[in-house]
Amino acid sequence: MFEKSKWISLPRNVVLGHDVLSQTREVVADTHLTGTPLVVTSATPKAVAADRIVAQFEDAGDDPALVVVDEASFDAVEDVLATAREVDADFLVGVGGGKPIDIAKMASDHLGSAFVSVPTAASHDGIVSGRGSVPEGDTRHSVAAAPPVAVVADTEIIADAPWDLTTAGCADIISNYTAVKDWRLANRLQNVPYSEYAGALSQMTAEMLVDNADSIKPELEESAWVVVKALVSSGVAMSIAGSSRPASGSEHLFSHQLDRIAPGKALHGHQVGVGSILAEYLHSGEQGEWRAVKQALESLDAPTTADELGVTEDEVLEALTSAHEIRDRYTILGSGISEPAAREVARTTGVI
Ligand SMILES: NC(=O)C1=CN([C@@H]2O[C@H](COP(=O)(O)OP(=O)(O)OC[C@H]3O[C@@H](n4cnc5c(N)ncnc54)[C@H](OP(=O)(O)O)[C@@H]3O)[C@@H](O)[C@H]2O)C=CC1
Ligand SMILES: O=C(CO)COP(=O)(O)O
Ligand SMILES: [Zn+2]
Repeated sequence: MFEKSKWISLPRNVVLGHDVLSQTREVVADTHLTGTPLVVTSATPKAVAADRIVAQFEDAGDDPALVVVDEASFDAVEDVLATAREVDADFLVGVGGGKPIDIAKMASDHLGSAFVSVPTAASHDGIVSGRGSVPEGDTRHSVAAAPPVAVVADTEIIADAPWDLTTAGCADIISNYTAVKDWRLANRLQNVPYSEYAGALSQMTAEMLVDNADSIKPELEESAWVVVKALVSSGVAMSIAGSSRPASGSEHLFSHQLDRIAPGKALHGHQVGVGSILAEYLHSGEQGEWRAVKQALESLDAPTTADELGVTEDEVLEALTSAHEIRDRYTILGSGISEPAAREVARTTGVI
């Protein structure tokens, strides 16, 4: 008898476009959410969007609360949980970049309440994913969490955000190429379950973004549209897989280590982009596709070198040689690469 089963959770409403932020209350009502909203945000997104969302809920006669977070950590999740209990929140609204959205996602999962995702930048593909990413000590957790019931992505706000944030989102998508290669490898060598649908969706998302690279330009609202659609699509791939595997492989392990070794130097998306150049080289060698990945990143104004990331040669080498230790996730890094091998890949690809 066939007993396999799978539960895929996806958002009910994905609302994308010009000035859709002003429809946030309406989108929430359409999902039949009622009661007290708790808006979870960080400093800049508060000024750019969250204060306006709070005002909308107030005008509608709801009794909204707001909490500001500044890092992706379990402590921040605990702080949000404490506020949610204090104000008796019925649902959470995450407003900002990847950090506040991840925290809101994980806190709402703990509370068993719904969560609405309002990205203010196209900087990461966690907008709709059913995962949270949290560093803790020597490791980095990929935490299962319910995906948002609704997404409100205002392309006017996103296009107004610094261009660097958009190029980071593009690089997070381009990293899907190596993430899928690592996932297939782990399937072949370690019998890690692989989803053809999630893998194909993730890879196709990267291909479409690269094919449209010419149309992605600063301050163009159409560009925000193209990038956010790709980020949503990549998040859906993670939700189908029930894991971040379609969008996170060795290039992400490298970035997570860089976060520990050289904290706060570069954006997540930019780090995983450079990690992808290195990972492509490791997968297919000198004649492989690393040049195409590097070219795609360059054409999107994303960093391709240690210098452009603002990190040193030694930090790159340390991150690359220790990346396999950060998480139990089989990738092309296997049980680790030696310092001379890391130096060779980083030099040949021009990363250092
Ligand atoms: N769960 C998942 O599946 C995924 C999770 N992630 C996680 O997301 C995080 C990376 O996302 P990222 O967005 O780079 O991180 P942040 O949330 O830290 O945002 C990056 C920066 O952008 C600023 N910002 C956001 N919106 C605007 C705006 N409209 N105008 C000006 N500045 C703005 C933030 O301001 P401020 O400093 O005020 O917050 C912050 O300084 C990482 O923690 C990563 O692990 C990434 C991909 C997938
Ligand atoms: O950043 C991610 C996908 O882009 C997912 O993060 P993890 O590597 O923590 O799973
Ligand atoms: Zn990522």
